[in-house]
Amino acid sequence: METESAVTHSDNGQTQTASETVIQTRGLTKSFATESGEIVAVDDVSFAIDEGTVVGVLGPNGAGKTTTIKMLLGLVRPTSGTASIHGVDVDSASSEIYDYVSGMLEGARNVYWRLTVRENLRFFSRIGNEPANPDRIERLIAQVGLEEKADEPINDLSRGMKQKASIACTLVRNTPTVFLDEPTLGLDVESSIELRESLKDLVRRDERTVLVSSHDMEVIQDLCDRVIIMADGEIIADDTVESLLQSFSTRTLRLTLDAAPPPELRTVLDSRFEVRHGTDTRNRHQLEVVGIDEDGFYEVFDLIEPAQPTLVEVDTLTPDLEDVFLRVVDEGEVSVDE
Ligand SMILES: Nc1ncnc2c1ncn2[C@@H]1O[C@H](COP(=O)(O)OP(=O)(O)OP(=O)(O)O)[C@@H](O)[C@H]1O
Repeated sequence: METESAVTHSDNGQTQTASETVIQTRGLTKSFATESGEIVAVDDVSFAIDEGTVVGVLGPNGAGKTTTIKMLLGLVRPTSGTASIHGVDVDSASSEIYDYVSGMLEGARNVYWRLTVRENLRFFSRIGNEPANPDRIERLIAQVGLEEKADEPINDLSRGMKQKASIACTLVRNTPTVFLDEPTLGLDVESSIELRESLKDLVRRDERTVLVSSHDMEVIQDLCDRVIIMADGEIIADDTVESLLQSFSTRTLRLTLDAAPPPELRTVLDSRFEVRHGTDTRNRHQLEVVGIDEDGFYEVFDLIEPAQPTLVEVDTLTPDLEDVFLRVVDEGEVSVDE
């Protein structure tokens, strides 16, 4: 099977295979003809995902996440562009890719609700070329914490348990590549945290290549090495979680003053910087200076120092992935590496 790989040479002259690309899209595009006209659900999307990485796809409703995953699974045909998995072109050989890939679509839609958890796992483990592995089935049931429910029909389980069963069914074949579309969809906070923990464990254990779409930032932040952010069918940011967070972390400075700044100072600050004004719980004035660099940092202090009131606290706000996501989507801000 042909796969793409980057070949590097080490100091001792030996050839080493670096990260191997297992998921690749090039100009992937999907339009739907609807009564209200043509919708471009996915617009010229290109990315490459290396073996063993866990990549999150984030985006607001209608961004094109599910359609992208469906094209990668061969369930929707692209209007143009290509998608390949382990070197196999998905559109021309969609059944062939199921040897390498398993997927969970939008919540727990893939499982059979009249069958029990164990029956579902047996069923899914027989898809593809590998025989069912009873030990693996029992281990997965334990890992998702469904031992006591293993012989109950899926229909009788809570929503969180259905999702867990669905994830176990997706992982039971031990395929090298896994797609998870909204694995925590509709769960309450507690079940979502629990499922996130199981997922982290399951995903990292076998070093699989995973593409996971979710509205749940914490799922993405916890699980993923890299994030692709989509909006209106296009990729608007593509970077590691770490550098996305880092690039925003020094940008907002919060200054707490013991009283409101005089109007002249406020005018200068507002004209030089993007400043949000507010008060804290003790009714002290707070300035949040957004998008500040090191020079700006000193300039703010120089402006405030000679003026009344006194600066009582300085914090650098550390954003989480949700803050990054909101800014990237709101402002169409592209990855800082670009
Ligand atoms: N079968 C279809 N026919 C017509 N339009 C469709 C179809 N499937 C998706 N769309 C449209 O394509 C766009 C992208 O939808 P998609 O489901 O891929 O987005 P998403 O990012 O997964 O959204 P969500 O987070 O709400 O699930 C939306 O405008 C959607 O209405």
